[in-house]
Amino acid sequence: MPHPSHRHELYTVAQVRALDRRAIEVLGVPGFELMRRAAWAALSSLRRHWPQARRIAVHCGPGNNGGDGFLLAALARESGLQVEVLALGDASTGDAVLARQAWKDAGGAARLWQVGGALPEADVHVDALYGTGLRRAPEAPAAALIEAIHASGVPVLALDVPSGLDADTGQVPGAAICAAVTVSFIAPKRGLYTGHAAERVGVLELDALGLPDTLWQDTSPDAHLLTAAQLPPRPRDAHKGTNGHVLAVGGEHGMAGAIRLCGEAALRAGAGLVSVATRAGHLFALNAARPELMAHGVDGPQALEPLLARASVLAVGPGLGQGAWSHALWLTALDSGKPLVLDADGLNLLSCEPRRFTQPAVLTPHPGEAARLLGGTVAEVEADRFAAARTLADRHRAVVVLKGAGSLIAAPDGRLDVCPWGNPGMATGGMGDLLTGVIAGLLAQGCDAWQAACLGTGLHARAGDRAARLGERGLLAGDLLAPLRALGNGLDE
Ligand SMILES: NC(=O)C1=CN([C@@H]2O[C@H](COP(=O)(O)OP(=O)(O)OC[C@H]3O[C@@H](n4cnc5c(N)ncnc54)[C@H](O)[C@@H]3O)[C@@H](O)[C@H]2O)[C@@H](O)CC1
Ligand SMILES: [K+]
Repeated sequence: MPHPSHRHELYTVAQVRALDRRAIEVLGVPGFELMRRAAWAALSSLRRHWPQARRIAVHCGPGNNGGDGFLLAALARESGLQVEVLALGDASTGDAVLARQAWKDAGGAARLWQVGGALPEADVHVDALYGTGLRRAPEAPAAALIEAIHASGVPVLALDVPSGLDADTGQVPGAAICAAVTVSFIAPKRGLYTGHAAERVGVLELDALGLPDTLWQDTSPDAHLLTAAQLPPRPRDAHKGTNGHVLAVGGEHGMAGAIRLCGEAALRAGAGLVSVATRAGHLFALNAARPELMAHGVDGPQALEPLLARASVLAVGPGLGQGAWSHALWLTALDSGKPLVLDADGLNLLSCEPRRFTQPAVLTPHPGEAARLLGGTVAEVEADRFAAARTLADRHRAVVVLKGAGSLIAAPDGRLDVCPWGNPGMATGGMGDLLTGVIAGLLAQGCDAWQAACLGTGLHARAGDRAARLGERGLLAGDLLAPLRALGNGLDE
């Protein structure tokens, strides 16, 4: 098990590799001993998840990840399992050579993988092809093996990292293993929690290989997993004036839904009052649907000014559009100096007129909006979500929530949290409008920008997970409103 105090700390691949070296050089634990511990941890995970398994196939790459595989094969065979090993070329490191020899000494044979060859019959495939040493797409023979494993339909236990997944960024530059279970060693690598990791990692187990706490003492984690957080309980003598006043600005012609969802979410997150500034044509529908929202038709900045004066926090962008009306409201809202959350067209307008915020600000881009803000492509954003989120936070002096599986929350000072919750049912219209409203509602109740962005992202994802119990595929943004209310003061563990 990982040491409890390090459970929520995430590291870059370079940091984990430095920790490996430190364990060997400073603590004096030989690399081969670490490999043996890794193999034990993997075997115990295999036994726990597949107690009925009788035959396993272990796929070993050329490096130390393959070494873990050879040692696991030897241990598994000793414990009575039928084991076949498929090797991808020769062992390339000293410890991997020793591990391969240990497997041979145990009477095992290693068949060399030939493209087009048959896979061994197995109840479980063990993926020991590549770990943290992979920095590019697997080459053709490895890619063919990964595809064959995938096509077999047999569940996969991945050692350390599903092969082909970049453990630093969560990206898959080419073929990649889809594991049912991944058992990862020494310290949590940040790329196992964001981007394409969700599709590849399966159940993630961590094992610190029995290394002591002193190993981590000089390494500050690159990021953290979002943890449970609570708002302070609401005082019994609270009145609506003590819980802030959100003004949601948006809803160009034909886009009333976005601003309504945003406003409702701010109410469900506990804002005392929520006003909406939108096109006059939407007022009837908004009032009928949600009378608690104070909807105002505004035809330009002058009509917005008095609403801005009464608001404590702004949510700018849902359904805002990018025309003259939209731009005039956007500019007036930003120049008011009020704390704000900026989303959707609010971000698209920002990409045309970049600024550094002087008021507390939260930006909530999806990768497309982040790419426009950075002047690059979605692929560039996704290639390193951590760097993209940090660059935006620094450039705009704002807290940035980079949405997508494993949403990242980055602060201008470099802090970065990763949201481990949420589900693919949430990849649907209106979810972003809801997130904007929740974060604005929390800002209105006194959270600072970082707290509001972290707690809001967590609440939104957890509400999505609760709502998905009734069905993931057909999940609607509006379905999250009731669970948001039920989550109340925050996230329990
Ligand atoms: N002493 C240590 O450092 C420990 C390492 N451990 C294991 O060792 C792994 C890291 O081992 P390595 O640094 O040897 O790296 P890997 O075993 O992850 O892979 C490196 C090998 O793969 C080749 N390679 C990389 N990318 C390729 C590509 N795209 N196509 C084809 N070949 C490619 C490299 O040339 C090298 O031979 C960890 O993930 C972990 O599983 C564990 O045994 C625990 C201790
Ligand atoms: K692997």
